[in-house]
Amino acid sequence: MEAALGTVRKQPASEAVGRDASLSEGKVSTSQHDFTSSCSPSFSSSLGSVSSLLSRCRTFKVLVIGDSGVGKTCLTHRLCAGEFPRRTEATIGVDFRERALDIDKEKIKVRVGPFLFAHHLYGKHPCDGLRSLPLWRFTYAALFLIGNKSDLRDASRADSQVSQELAMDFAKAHGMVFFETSAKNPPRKRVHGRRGDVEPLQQSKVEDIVTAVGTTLKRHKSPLTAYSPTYSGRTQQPRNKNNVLKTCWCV
Ligand SMILES: Nc1nc2c(ncn2[C@@H]2O[C@H](COP(=O)(O)OP(=O)(O)OP(=O)(O)O)[C@@H](O)[C@H]2O)c(=O)[nH]1
Repeated sequence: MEAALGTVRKQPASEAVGRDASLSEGKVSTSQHDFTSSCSPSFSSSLGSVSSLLSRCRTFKVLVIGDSGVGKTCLTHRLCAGEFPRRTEATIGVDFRERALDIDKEKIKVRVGPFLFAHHLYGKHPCDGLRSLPLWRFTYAALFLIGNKSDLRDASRADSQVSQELAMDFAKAHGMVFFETSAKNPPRKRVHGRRGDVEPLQQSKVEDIVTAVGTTLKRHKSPLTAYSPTYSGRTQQPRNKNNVLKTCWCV
């Protein structure tokens, strides 16, 4: 279920494709009420409140930040529900989804939402999207850089794409953990480039990203906010009729 926090929600996708077989419905919490009630045993009221304190799940907010069209909403769907939405609409405000995780025997909840960069931050070159990301790092504690749309990677268009090398350097410089994946067609297992490739192509399963985010968050004693910025390797090109970006690779 989506929880909109004082914002206009996107219309939920009517259909979804490519659902992760590994993600059971039960892993996605349907609402805070459902989730906490399943955690709290029914003791007497005083014992019950102590018990519910002990068993209360910590909830962490994860903001997925990036330029318009980089795939924040699709990535959020994929991370939380294991599916790629067939139809999305432009993000207005923040549209949260929840997912329950079991990390080293502790249950935590991550509340993930796409968040749009302000338009005036956009530039014309794909790398401009990267330049605006550091503005956010002062507000949040755990940082992940996710290169999305790896399925559109095209060696013949290298000049309009953000190279993995650049992305990794950027992530390192700003203390971020870097992943590359595709919300639409994520690799089933971690993919390594062949020896002799121009760049060391590596793609991660979405579940690896979820686990890494959950593990990082769990280490923190008190809830904090993490964000997973996406960055755009696309040029300012119009979408085609099917609302799919034609030529760009977006990471
Ligand atoms: N090929 C491919 N297309 C993708 C992928 N992720 C998203 N898309 C497409 O990219 C377009 C934009 O996706 P959204 O998730 O709506 O992007 P957004 O960043 O939320 O966009 P705004 O709401 O405008 O901020 C849609 O047409 C998606 O189908 C991906 O991994 N691969």
